Amino acid sequence: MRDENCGTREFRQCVNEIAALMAYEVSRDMPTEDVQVKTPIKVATTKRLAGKKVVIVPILRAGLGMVDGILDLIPAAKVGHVGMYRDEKTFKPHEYFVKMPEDLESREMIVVDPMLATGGSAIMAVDALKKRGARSIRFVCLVSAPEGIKALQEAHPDIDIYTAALDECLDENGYIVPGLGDAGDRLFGTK
Ligand SMILES: O=c1ccn([C@@H]2O[C@H](COP(=O)(O)O)[C@@H](O)[C@H]2O)c(=O)[nH]1
Ligand SMILES: O=P(O)(O)OP(=O)(O)O
Ligand SMILES: [Mg+2]
Repeated sequence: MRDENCGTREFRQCVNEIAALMAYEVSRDMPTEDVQVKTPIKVATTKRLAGKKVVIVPILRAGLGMVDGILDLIPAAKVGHVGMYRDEKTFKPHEYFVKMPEDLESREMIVVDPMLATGGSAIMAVDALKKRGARSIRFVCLVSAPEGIKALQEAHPDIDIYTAALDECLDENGYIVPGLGDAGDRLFGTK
């Protein structure tokens, strides 16, 4: 998917597949409860996720590409949305949309965005969730820059960050090097 010749369809599929694989790791320590299930043989005691439904929160647009992959593992999850675009000159994020389910304080939140560059978008998204009461938040990305990891850890030390790849640095345009370009444009075939 880093290959500049990877087309929209294949790129989308890769984003979803990696997100699905990461969902196992991300949900590994989520609280579970015992549940009794009658098998054809006997009653078995097994586990299921405890508490209210998990919320997946894609940062628009690029985060949308990861939602179906995570829903493969947690199909009953709710989906909240945070709309954000990055100013091309300052790299500062601008929030344009937030829509969340209720009772965030008692839910596990999984914020997703394929790219963690300066960290500005992730920090602002987590700010928006905390402002609405969220207490247990994980951040999941595919490609990250050391600058973004550091900034997000400093701003929100309580958040666990999951990344599939840690790249070298940012370039003068705020893109991750070597990265994969603009994930939103590659997912949706824009630009
Ligand atoms: O190489 C990149 C870098 C960034 N993006 C997009 O920007 C935001 C994240 O940038 P921050 O500087 O961390 O706020 C992310 O939502 C991507 O959509 C990118 O696509 N490619
Ligand atoms: O962060 P941006 O500006 O790249 O937004 P989008 O994900 O809509 O491309
Ligand atoms: Mg973009």
